[in-house]
Amino acid sequence: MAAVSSHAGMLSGSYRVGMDIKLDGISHHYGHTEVLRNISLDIPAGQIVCLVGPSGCGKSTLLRLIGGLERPGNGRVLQVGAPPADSLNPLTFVFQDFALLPWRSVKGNVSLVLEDHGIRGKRSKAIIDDVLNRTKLADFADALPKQLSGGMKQRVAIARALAVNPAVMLMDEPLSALDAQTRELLMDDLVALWTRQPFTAVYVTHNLAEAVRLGHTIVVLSRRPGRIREIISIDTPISERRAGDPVCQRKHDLLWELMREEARAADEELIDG
Ligand SMILES: Nc1ncnc2c1ncn2[C@@H]1O[C@H](COP(=O)(O)OP(=O)(O)OP(=O)(O)O)[C@@H](O)[C@H]1O
Repeated sequence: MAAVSSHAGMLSGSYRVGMDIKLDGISHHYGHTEVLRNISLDIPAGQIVCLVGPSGCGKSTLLRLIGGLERPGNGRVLQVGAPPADSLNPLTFVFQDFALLPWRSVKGNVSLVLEDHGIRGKRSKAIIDDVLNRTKLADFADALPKQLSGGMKQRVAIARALAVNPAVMLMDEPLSALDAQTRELLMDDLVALWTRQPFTAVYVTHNLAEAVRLGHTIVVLSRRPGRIREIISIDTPISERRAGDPVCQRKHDLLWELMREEARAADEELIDG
C-alpha cells in the first residue's frame, strides 16, 4: 500500500530536530512500464544525496514521489522527525528551468511564495533580505529576470526555495541549463550556502563532477527499471573538495565505470527494442 506519512522521532524514539526521509521499498509503474523497483534509501537531515543514473531510469520520477507530487505504486516515503517549526513548505522543488515570473522582480519572485502563505510586511522583508544575502543577490533585488544571467536566475530560484525554509530541497538537474563556467560558479555558491547553513537536498544530476562535488552520498540507479546499483559515500567535507583531489577523482572514476556499464546496456536495449 502506498503511503506518505510523518513519524516524529521514529528513529531515535524521542523528538529530534531536522527531518530525515526514508524510502521504503518504492516501486512504480506507468501503465505497463516498470520505472522503479524496490528503492530503499535513507536521506539524512543536513546532507545532500545525489541521484545519478542513465537517461530514463526514473530519477525525476523518484524525486516527484519523494515530494508527494505522485504516489508510489508500492512502498512508502516516510518523513522521520519534524520539519523546522517555521517551514512553510517542507518539501520544496528547484527545477532546471528556474520557473520565475518574468514580470516580477527578484524580490517579487521570492515574495510570491511568502504571499501564498499570508506573509507580508516586515516579516516578509526580513525573510527576503536573509535569502537574497545568502544567495548573493542583495544588490539585484529590484532587477527583472530578463536582466539576469542564467546563473543568477537559478540563484533566484534557490533563494525562493530557501524562503519557505524547507526541510528538504528536491533539486532536479538545477544546473544543467547553464554553461560549464556558470555551473562551476554555482557549485561554489551551493557549497558556500551549505557550509554556512547546512540544508538537506536530494539532487538529481547527469553530471558526475557535480555529484562528487556536492554529494555526501551518491546513489547510482541502474537503467530502467531503476534499482539501486550502488551507494557511494564521500567523507571529505564538501568545503574541502577540490578539482583533481585524489579521493574525489577515485569516486568520480568509480561512478563513471558504473554509469558507463548502465548507459551502454540501456543503449543496447534501445537498439534491440
Ligand atoms: N507521467 C508519466 N507518464 C508516463 N510515463 C512517464 C511519466 N513520467 C515519466 N515517464 C517515463 O518513465 C521513465 C522514467 O522517466 P524519468 O523522467 O523519471 O527518468 P529520468 O531518469 O529522470 O530521465 P532523464 O535523465 O532523461 O531526465 C521514462 O521512460 C519516462 O518516459
